[in-house]
Amino acid sequence: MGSLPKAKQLPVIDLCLNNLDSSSSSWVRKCDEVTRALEEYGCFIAVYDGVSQELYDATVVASQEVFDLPIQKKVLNSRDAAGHGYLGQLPTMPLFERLSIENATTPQGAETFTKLMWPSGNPSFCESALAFAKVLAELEVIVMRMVAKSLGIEQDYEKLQESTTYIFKFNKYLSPPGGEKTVGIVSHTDKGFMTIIQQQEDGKGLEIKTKDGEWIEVEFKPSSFIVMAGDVCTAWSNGRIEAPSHRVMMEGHKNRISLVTSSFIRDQVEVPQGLVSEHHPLKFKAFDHYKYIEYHNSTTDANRNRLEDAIRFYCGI
Ligand SMILES: O=C(O)CCC(=O)C(=O)O
Ligand SMILES: [Fe+2]
Repeated sequence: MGSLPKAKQLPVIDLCLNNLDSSSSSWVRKCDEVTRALEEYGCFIAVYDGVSQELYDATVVASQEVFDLPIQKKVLNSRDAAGHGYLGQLPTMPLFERLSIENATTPQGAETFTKLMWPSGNPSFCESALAFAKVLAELEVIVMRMVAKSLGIEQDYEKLQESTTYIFKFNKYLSPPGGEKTVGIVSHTDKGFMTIIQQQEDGKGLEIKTKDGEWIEVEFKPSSFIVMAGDVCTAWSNGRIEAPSHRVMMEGHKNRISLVTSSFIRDQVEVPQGLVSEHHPLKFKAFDHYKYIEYHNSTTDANRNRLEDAIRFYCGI
């Protein structure tokens, strides 16, 4: 009896801090491996040890606390500059709920959100959300420095990094009625620069579409992180790194919580000169990230087709 072809797996790359010696002879190879994974899949699984057990435990408590808040409080998490805020009870995604913290890697960002939800204070929530968002943001910087090294655009990335701000999202997906496979979050590409995803328990849920149109289920542990390109990375990399379509499919009888950072660029986004040549002509005009978000959010039924490849519609050449 023939067996089904084995589904593809996302590349898994060890980025544990002890193995990240940029003076080692294998460093360039490691940078190339990260870059190739992003070029091929738009994402990969990073094994990373930047989160201590204590911080992990604290974020489990923090996410329980935030999702246990009454709905009247949650809705105070209004839309921020990048269009994020409370989401829940959506007819198209009834299992899904999200709260998000703007400027999440700064004490002010974490404090503003905490005060809004708990006017009399919740220091442990504030501390753990801030610390966790910082670790995820650090992982993004490690990865993008490796990509920049591999592509020879280190200075360009440092400049971009200086104008980066992070959003930290708490995503919750209820188990579906009857445990039947049901959509948790519909297929999309992220509108940020990069996204880092952690899930609180081992298991599946996240699915990624490969370049040949095949959906692959991603199974990963809380000690691993999905590093994923968003639309803005597609443009910045002059199309070398494509933001992958992804979705969450829920099955079985357990809820799922994911903690996610997304980065946003405050200054103009411009393709580095080093990525433009005769063989790689410029594919994207310089643009403003927040105007791109506005453009994306102003979709109506009449112009819905542009969402298919919004970044190329917006600033493609
Ligand atoms: O929960 C996940 O694994 C994915 C979440 C996601 O796609 C998002 O927040 O944009
Ligand atoms: Fe996403």
